[in-house]
Amino acid sequence: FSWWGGVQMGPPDPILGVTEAFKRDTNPKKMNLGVGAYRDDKGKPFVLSCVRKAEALIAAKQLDKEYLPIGGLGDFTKACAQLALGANNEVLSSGRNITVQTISGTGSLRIGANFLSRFHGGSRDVYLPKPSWGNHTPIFRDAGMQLKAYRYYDPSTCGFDFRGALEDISKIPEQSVILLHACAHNPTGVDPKQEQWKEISDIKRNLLVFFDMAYQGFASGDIDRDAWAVRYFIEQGHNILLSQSFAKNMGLYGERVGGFTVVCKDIEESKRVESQLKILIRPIYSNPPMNGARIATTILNTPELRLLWLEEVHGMANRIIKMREQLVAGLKKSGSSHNWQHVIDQIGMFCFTGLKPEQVERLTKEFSVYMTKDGRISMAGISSGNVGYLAEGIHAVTK
Ligand SMILES: Cc1ncc(COP(=O)(O)O)c(CN[C@@H](CCC(=O)O)C(=O)O)c1O
Repeated sequence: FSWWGGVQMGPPDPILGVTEAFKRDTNPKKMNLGVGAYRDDKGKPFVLSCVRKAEALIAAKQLDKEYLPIGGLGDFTKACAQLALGANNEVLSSGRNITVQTISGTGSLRIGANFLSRFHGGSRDVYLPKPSWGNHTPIFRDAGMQLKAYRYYDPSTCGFDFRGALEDISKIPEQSVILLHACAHNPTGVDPKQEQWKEISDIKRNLLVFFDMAYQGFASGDIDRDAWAVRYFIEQGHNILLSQSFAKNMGLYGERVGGFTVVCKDIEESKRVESQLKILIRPIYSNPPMNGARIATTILNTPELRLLWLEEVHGMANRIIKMREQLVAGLKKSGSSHNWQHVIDQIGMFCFTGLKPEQVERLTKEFSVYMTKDGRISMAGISSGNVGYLAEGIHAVTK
């Protein structure tokens, strides 16, 4: 007897499914430019040495394996909030924030979405940039929120549609939720300039701002610069929600290390919110995994490891910037006459190439280059060894 005869075969994940297809390909020249995960110039996954050193320090302490509190490792949530807001932020000293440890950035967004669904008195509408990270939609939808969008990317310039964004955001119904990528916008790699962030913050609409900061330090190589928008909005009086991930900037992908922060009116409100976050988390996963949180905390709170981390995250950002330049040089060398300036101007893990789905399909079929259908490439999948091959492929499908 089958219980599940009605279960349909679902489609592969638009991002993680690309890796599955890549693994099946036997072409030695194949390239995986799908998942946003850093690789070194040999194309290998990169474990930061500050992580290895932190692991050794932790192992030497022979710590126990007791449950963490529902809200996670206290030293982690403190260090996580300080990293995002800056150690001297008034929000921290006045205890206006509540920060809980989450199952990486995805878990943070989902806890945030569930909290909104249960407690937000305003509209159920969450406005995402057009386009946004693919998983944002099911995260908020499955939590019972409605998805809407505001203009963000301008295909004609492969840049930021600032006018369109301002116009749309100015019309969002009051008390709606607006999701903003703090830096390194996924999938476009297009970020507002600081002057443009100021205008967005000044829009006279009472919106609940949810910042997704999954790449702090990874975009520009500077953790403070990458957190500028988050800190500016708070300074301007926005009591934001914030999701953080240590997957990319510390390379803790599979350790699932993240944080969710609610900036409240005052400490009394933050205590009430904390109590309800714990009630919400308890029946989902009860309490978060400790290993990754211990690693991140050790790095952030050990001066020489923190310094080493800042060097390493700067190094990752720099390698990606170099690959942007080499890809454009390779395209010119291959004889492409298109304007590829956006490849250099975009920032963070991704480049929104502007390739059409049929060009993406050809690149995969004829060159075994794997990327998401929307033309996004994960720059970290490019190395000095394969950038020339990629340039030839892109030129071949775009000439
Ligand atoms: C904007 C944004 N927010 C949150 C996350 C969640 O990352 P966590 O690993 O849960 O901390 C990602 C990861 N997006 C990458 C990685 C693969 C994926 O989860 O889609 C990507 O878009 O390739 C992201 O790009």
